Parts: sequence; C-alpha cells; structure tokens
Amino acid sequence: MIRAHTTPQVRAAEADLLARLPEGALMQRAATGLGYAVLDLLGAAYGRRVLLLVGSGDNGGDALYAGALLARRGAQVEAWLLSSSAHEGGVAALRAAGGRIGAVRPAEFDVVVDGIVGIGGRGRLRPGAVAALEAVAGVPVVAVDTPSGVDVDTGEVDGPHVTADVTVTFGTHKTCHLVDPAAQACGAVHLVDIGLDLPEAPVEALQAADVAALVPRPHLDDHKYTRGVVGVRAGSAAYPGAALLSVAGAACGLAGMVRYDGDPAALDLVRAAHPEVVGPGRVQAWVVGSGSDTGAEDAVHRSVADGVPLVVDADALAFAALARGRPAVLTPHAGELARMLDVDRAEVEARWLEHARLAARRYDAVVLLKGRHTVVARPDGRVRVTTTGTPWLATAGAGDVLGGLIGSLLAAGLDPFAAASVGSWLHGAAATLASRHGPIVASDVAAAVPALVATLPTP
Ligand SMILES: NC(=O)C1=CN([C@@H]2O[C@H](COP(=O)(O)OP(=O)(O)OC[C@H]3O[C@@H](n4cnc5c(N)ncnc54)[C@H](O)[C@@H]3O)[C@@H](O)[C@H]2O)[C@@H](O)CC1
Ligand SMILES: [K+]
Repeated sequence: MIRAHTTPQVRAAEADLLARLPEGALMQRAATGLGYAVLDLLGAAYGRRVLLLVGSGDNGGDALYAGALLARRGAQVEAWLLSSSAHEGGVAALRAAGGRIGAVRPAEFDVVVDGIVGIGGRGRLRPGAVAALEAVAGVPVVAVDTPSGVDVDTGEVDGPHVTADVTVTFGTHKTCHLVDPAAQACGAVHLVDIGLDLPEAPVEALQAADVAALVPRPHLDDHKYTRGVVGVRAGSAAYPGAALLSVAGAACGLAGMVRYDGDPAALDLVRAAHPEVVGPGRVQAWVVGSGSDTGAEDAVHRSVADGVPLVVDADALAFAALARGRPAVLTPHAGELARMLDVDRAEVEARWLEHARLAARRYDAVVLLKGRHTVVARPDGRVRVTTTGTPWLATAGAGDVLGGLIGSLLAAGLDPFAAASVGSWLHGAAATLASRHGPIVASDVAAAVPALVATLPTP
C-alpha cells in the first residue's frame, strides 16, 4: 500500500523522531537518499553539472547536503539561493565539498534539484522562484520532497510550479504525490525511508499485493451462488451497447453468475455475446448504469428496494439520492459529479479530493470520481487513489465496463470501498495490459481482466 500522510501528521512524527536522534541525523538520511536518487538519474557524478534551487527552509537544506554528496563524487554543483537566508549547515557542507554558491551564470545543467519549498510551502511561489524556474526550463528536474508550487495536502495547483521528472520524498508519501493535478507534476515518485512512525493515512493507493489480498477467490466448496450473483440494469433497445459493456465488466469471472434485467430487446444481444448470462432473478448486487434511457429512475428505485449493494452509474446518477445511506458506489466522471453537486466542472477538476469527499458525505455513499488518477472517497473522508491505467483508457464505454466490474466485486462480498478501489485498480491495470502502448476499446479492457487477475501474486 502507498500511504499519503498530511503535513501535520508528518510534523508530529518528525518531532517524535528528532527528540530521539542526534541533531541533523534526520536531514542526513533524507539528503543521502536524495543524493543517490540524483546520481541514479545522472548515471554518474563526475563532470556532471548540477544546479540546486535553494529556498530558505529545510527543503533547501536537503538540496544543499545532497549537492555536497554529489560534489564529493566529482559533480560540478552550483547553488542558486532564492532567499536572503539559507540552511547554514547545508551551505557550509556544499562549500566544503567544492560546490559553488551565489550568482548562477547562464549555463547548461544536466539536472536541476528543486529545493525551493517542501511541506513548509505556503501560497503561490514567490517571483524570484518563478523567474529561476523559467531560466532553467527544459532541464530535467528532481524535486525535493514535493514539486515546489503545488499544494501538498490537497493536490491542488494554483499558479506556477515545478514539473519534475523525479520527486524524492521522505518518510511517507504526501497527498500531492497521488492526487491530480499535482500528481502530474511529480514524475516518478521515489520514497526514502527515514524511520518516521506514522498513524493511519487518510489517503492511500492500492498496490498489486493489496489487490491480490482483497480480490475474491473461490473456495474449494464454493458454487456459483455462493460466489455471488450480480444483476445488471443498463442499456435499452435504443442503447444496447451500454448493456453489452456493463455485462462484459460484470462477467469477468469474479462473481459466480451474471443476470441481465434490462430491456428485453437488449437481452437477446447480451445473450448472443455472453451465453453464460441469465435473465432476471435474485442477486447480491445491482449495477444500474448507462443507456437505460427513461428507465433509470425506476431501475434505481427497484434496486434500492431490493436492499442489496448497488453501483449507480451514468444516467442513474441523477437519482443517486435514492441510494443515500445504502451500501452503494456512485461512479461519476467530473461532469457528472459537477451536476450532482451543482458546481462547475472546472471546479471539480481543480479540486478532485475536496469534491469527491464532499459528494461522499452528501450522498452518504462511496463515490468514485473517474479521472487519470481516480479518487474513491468514503463518507468519513477516507480516500483511495487509483494509479494504474493508461491514457488509452479514455475510450467510449470504459465506464460501463468499470461499473459492471465493481458490481461483480460487490456481489462477491467486498464492501463498497474495497469493491470500488479494487475494481478501479483492476480496470486501469487491465487497460495497460490490453493496450501495450497501443489503442484499445472498452471490451478489450473487460477481456483482459481474467489474465490480469491470474498474474496477481498469491496472497
Ligand atoms: N518533516 C520531516 O520529517 C523532514 C523534513 N525534511 C525536509 O524539510 C522540509 C520542510 O522544511 P521547512 O519546514 O523548513 O519548510 P520548507 O523548506 O518546505 O519551506 C519553508 C520555507 O520556505 C519559505 N516559503 C514558504 N512558502 C513559500 C513560497 N510560496 N515561495 C517561496 N518561499 C516560501 C518560508 O519562508 C520558509 O522559510 C521537507 O519538505 C523536507 O524536504 C527532511 O530534511 C527530513 C525530515
Ligand atoms: K521542492
């Protein structure tokens, strides 16, 4: 599991550790990890030109000590001090190692180390920092802890900021490493363990081993009914494709049986594509999805009345309030969530985390906000971010497959938060597997799920 802690949580853990360690030890751990990560990126130190952008706090201190490490290995290291004060010990260490400090001449650098601000950054970057970033545009950047200029605890971005190739963070991940748009500015994120003892994280991201432990697997004495039956109410005579794709997602094999209870006109098409699908009957979870035409309200009503968990997607989201307080997963994209909350789409896209949490609270249900890094929020504010996927997944019908997949996990017994986060992880990973860097369509994603599940480590 990747866990992202808040700045106050990190500060508290840091204070606890600082009290038990010799002075400067924590920063040495951080700076050493940072120095080696820069070395990794450069391939070698000797003769390489490294520019440190140094702010006034400990983030700059980390950059200076890492610069000293690189200078001792033969790199030409220059520090551009962006504030009237800088970490004194770090400045002395860099000087002692042969690094240069002061006015930086226009020169070509192999890498820029962004030590402007980390978890102590407040508000927009100051003009001097912005000018420095413009002067080094195009040079690969390693960000220290967080890309300067992004909001660490929300993942929001308001104004100029560093766009890093690599971000080296310390002790734990921060929200900005997972949540867009800030996550897009991080590049590859490398975590250096500095020994912090941390509480439960409010934001996390499942990894393959976590999914392997959560994904339902049949027991020796299971039969199709004990593995769970998922029912699909999506599609119509006018929109049979939505029925086919929702069923494709539900019929990936993670539940024991799939029932289709949509428009009878679509049932023949569904059966032709998925002969294993049966007609209406008892289920352990419903998927009420897209293309139900005018039948969406009735479909949500009947599914809620059944008392089993449900997925509410697409057209049905207009009636999501009917599922309030039920075990439900609502699966809007940004535009749909904007309508559910009566705000502009741009506001949702600027503040993913806030809006996903707000909707989960307001609808008293798990909300899965679809995006590059999908955000799954529980009413109590706990969040999982999906980091699997490929840009090729932005294709028609992919959401229908996701809804069906989550429904099958609900039917198999996963709680709504687990079903949504595991389903989203599998959906993204299956897309990557199917795509192999090339184009895909939604049915390819569903078709790749069984092979993907087979590659998961056995827990
Ligand atoms: N907390 C921890 O556990 C550890 C923290 N370390 C480093 O320490 C950093 C935090 O250090 P600090 O608390 O000194 O804070 P930072 O260095 O992140 O930033 C605070 C400084 O930047 C200035 N500043 C704030 N907002 C600014 C803006 N928008 N534009 C320009 N300057 C701005 C402030 O005047 C202040 O001096 C972490 O990000 C990490 O890099 C590591 O050394 C080791 C462990
Ligand atoms: K930084």
